[in-house]
Amino acid sequence: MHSKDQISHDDYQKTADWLMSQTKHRPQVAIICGSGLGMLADTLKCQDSFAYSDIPGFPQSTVQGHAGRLVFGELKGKSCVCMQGRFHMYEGHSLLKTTFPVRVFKLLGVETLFVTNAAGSLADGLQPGDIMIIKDHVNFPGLVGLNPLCGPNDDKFGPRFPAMSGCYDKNLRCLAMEIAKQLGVAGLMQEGVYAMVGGPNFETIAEARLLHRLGVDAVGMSTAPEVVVATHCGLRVFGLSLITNKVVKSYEDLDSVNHEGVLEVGRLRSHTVQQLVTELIGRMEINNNTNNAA
Ligand SMILES: O=P(O)(O)O[C@@H]1C[C@H](O)[C@@H](CO)O1
Ligand code: HPA
Repeated sequence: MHSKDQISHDDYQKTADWLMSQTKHRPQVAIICGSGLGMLADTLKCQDSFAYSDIPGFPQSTVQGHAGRLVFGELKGKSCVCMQGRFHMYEGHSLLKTTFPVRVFKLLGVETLFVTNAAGSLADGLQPGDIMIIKDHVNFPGLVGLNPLCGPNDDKFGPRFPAMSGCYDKNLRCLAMEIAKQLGVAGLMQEGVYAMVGGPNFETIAEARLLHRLGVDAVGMSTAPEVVVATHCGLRVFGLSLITNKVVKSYEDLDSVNHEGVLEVGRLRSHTVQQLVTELIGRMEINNNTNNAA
């Protein structure tokens, strides 16, 4: 890692301080919206919103379906901040830049991070339109050293060698399933393993077969670095993948995936994802945040 890629604690703090000077909201929950899922922010009450281009230190969104707005507001009595648009490694951002908002959220006092994404299914039981509760992930870039935690460790955020077992909170996963039953959408939902690949191209058939053999249920191009950084600084994490396509695994299959199709499934399922997230945020317990990274 080059030193120019480093981000100091002060840099995160400056952005957090700027945001706190611009809004009275003090969020307990942060939500990162995946491709086509930006409408999650629309349900927030008493909104204050900021274009990423106006926030000091924030990277810019370059991908269609990622509006590039940070929205603060209330959801079911909880104070939230929502990223309408995330940053991906394939856009050319350093991994520290892609995860910059997560540490800012920690400094704002957030204690729980919701991550959502669009993903392709490798599992026979996951169809387009289904929603996978992320039980665990395989961080392929991370396995070869492309990890936002590489470089000098910032002890104020967390330890040099953080554990990642249990990084997707079990209680929240169980509560989400309970809520899905009550909403009558349990048939769309199951738990599974998400794998992050670098993108931006979708998988070759050989790559898809490899991922399938490795036990991956859904594949996408984000999320894992955010979750690694969140877990490092002690945030509780809940994750959802909206399955937008089946990954092509057969040379006889003439289907092929495209980003417009991914966004379209996002639009079709937006209401259900919104309901699930809203109910879960409403019903989950928030611990008193000691904000020990500040
Ligand atoms: O931000 P997410 O992970 O939801 O976006 C997925 C992966 C690519 O960015 C894009 C492909 O359509 O959607
Ligand atoms: N592969 C990788 N990323 C994705 C896919 C996919 O099939 N669908 C949505 N994001």
